[in-house]
Amino acid sequence: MKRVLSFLGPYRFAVFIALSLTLIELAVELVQPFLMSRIIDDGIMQEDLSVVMTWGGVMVGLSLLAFAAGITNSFYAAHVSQNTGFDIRSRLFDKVQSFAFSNFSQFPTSSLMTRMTNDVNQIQNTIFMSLRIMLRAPLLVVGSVIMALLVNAQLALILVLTIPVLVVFLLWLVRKAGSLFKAVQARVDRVNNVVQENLTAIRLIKSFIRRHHESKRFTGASDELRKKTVKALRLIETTMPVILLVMNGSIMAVLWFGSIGVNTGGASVGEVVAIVNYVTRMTGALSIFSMIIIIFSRARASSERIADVLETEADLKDTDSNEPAAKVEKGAIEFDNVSFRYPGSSQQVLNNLSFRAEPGERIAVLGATGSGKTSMFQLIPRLYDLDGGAVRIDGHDIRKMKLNHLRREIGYVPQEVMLFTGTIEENLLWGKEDAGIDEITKALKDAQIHDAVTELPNGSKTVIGQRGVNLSGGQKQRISIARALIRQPKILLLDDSTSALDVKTEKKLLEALKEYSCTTLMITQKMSTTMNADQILLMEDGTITAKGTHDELLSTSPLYRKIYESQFGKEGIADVR
Ligand SMILES: Nc1ncnc2c1ncn2[C@@H]1O[C@H](COP(=O)(O)OP(=O)(O)OP(=O)(O)O)[C@@H](O)[C@H]1O
Repeated sequence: MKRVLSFLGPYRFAVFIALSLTLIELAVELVQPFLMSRIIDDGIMQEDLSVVMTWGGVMVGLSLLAFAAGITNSFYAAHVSQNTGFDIRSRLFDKVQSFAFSNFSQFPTSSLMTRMTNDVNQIQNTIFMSLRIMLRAPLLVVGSVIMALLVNAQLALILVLTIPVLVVFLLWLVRKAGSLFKAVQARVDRVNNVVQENLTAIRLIKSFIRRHHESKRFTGASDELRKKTVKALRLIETTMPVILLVMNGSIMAVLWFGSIGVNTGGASVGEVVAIVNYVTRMTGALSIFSMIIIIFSRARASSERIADVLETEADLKDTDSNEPAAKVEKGAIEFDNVSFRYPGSSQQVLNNLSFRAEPGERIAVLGATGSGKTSMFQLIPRLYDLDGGAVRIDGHDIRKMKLNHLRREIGYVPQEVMLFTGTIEENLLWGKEDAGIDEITKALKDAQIHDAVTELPNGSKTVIGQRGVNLSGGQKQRISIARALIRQPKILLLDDSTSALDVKTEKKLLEALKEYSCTTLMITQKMSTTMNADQILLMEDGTITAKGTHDELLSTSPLYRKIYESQFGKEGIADVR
């Protein structure tokens, strides 16, 4: 809670004003029963109308003051709660951006989404309520006891005895409800996870006719959430009856001892009415507690979940060194005895992998599924750190290069195309913010997608849906390539990015790439692509089993020859190049 409360720091002044206004409202509320006792004892009982008018006028004036204070307090409470929520969300977002991939296995996407939305909302509501009523309720209870003691100390003793019992009960409730609401938030995560997966894979679900199965999965998660929430609310619901029982018992006791007091001269009617009034107000304040406990318990659970994210250190650290020489200059890549396993996994994905790519060279990477091709690619922009060996670019170990310097010079086209909601142009600008229209057109042309884009209703201004739902697989791949090319990268990584292209289009694309003179690594399954590469790396089980040109591998690698024959037949094709 402390970590999250520290976000209130910049709004100290507004918090101070809001709380001061609460105190005004509270003071008015506390003084009303006292004024009423004066009206009864000095006005009504003495049949003095001027006293009734005077104190009545004061009561109306104070009510107007409390009204104005309440409105202004709401204004400040909204300002502080919304701004704090905004700050927490921004900080969470920045933190998540700094995470390494291993951090994401600690916090699943759906959980991060819940934390950034639902959990932050809980905190916002709690801050708003705190500034509006949360403080007022306990202060009203304490203030009522003090005022009651001032009005008639003997009768007020009844309250002095009952209040601590209720306070202990409420504190126990807060503790218990906290853990229950943490479980509720975890179930919200689960529901979000099912919804997220479902919406992402909606086409697959429809084509596999898995709607019923998915509905069951969602209902299961939603039912779990319902059960946990009901369990938490049931506990909270015990508050009201307990408070009402104890407080109504107190009123009975005040009336009982009050009537004895009035007969023996130990209390006046006005004093008894005033104390009953204070007890009624306290009952109201304590009833609000049941609501406050729900909000506060949820906020405690949410703030722990938010703090968990904020206090997590990113597993992959940028270098402290600011050595200007450690930059990508020409794009020579060297893998020196690289070993790698994914964080948290025992499986060695890459074993003693070594190769060199000279600046401007085109390297084709070929290998069975799961042989480690994508893993090897991900090490170049340092998306993961290695277990052994080194990856060097232009002779510099990438761990000694600033991540921004390194990644700025790399055009990465991942296997799974990811486009953002927005226009095609915006998707390209995502690759280079300040690119002009000429650069956009050139990138689209080189990626062999320009003609298709101009045929769209609004050309490059056509809005593409989430993840590019309104484009074909090949179109998405080419826009994704254009987004990498627009950066004019020194290193281009194409992870099976031409799989949906026909041989002719792919040939044109590879021709256009020559102009970029960047070092290009291409994962591919197509022989037509490998044939023209300067070097081919053949991967098996996380290691390079053969490397060389097409002709060299045809004569030295039985596996390469087998792949070749599987695509072109035993006789091969004389020249598809
Ligand atoms: N995030 C991950 N965490 C743990 N293991 C992983 C992760 N990603 C991949 N692996 C494992 O690493 C191995 C190599 O995977 P990789 O994706 O590099 O293979 P690939 O050669 O690119 O396969 P494909 O051609 O199917 O894309 C596989 O055994 C896979 O199970």
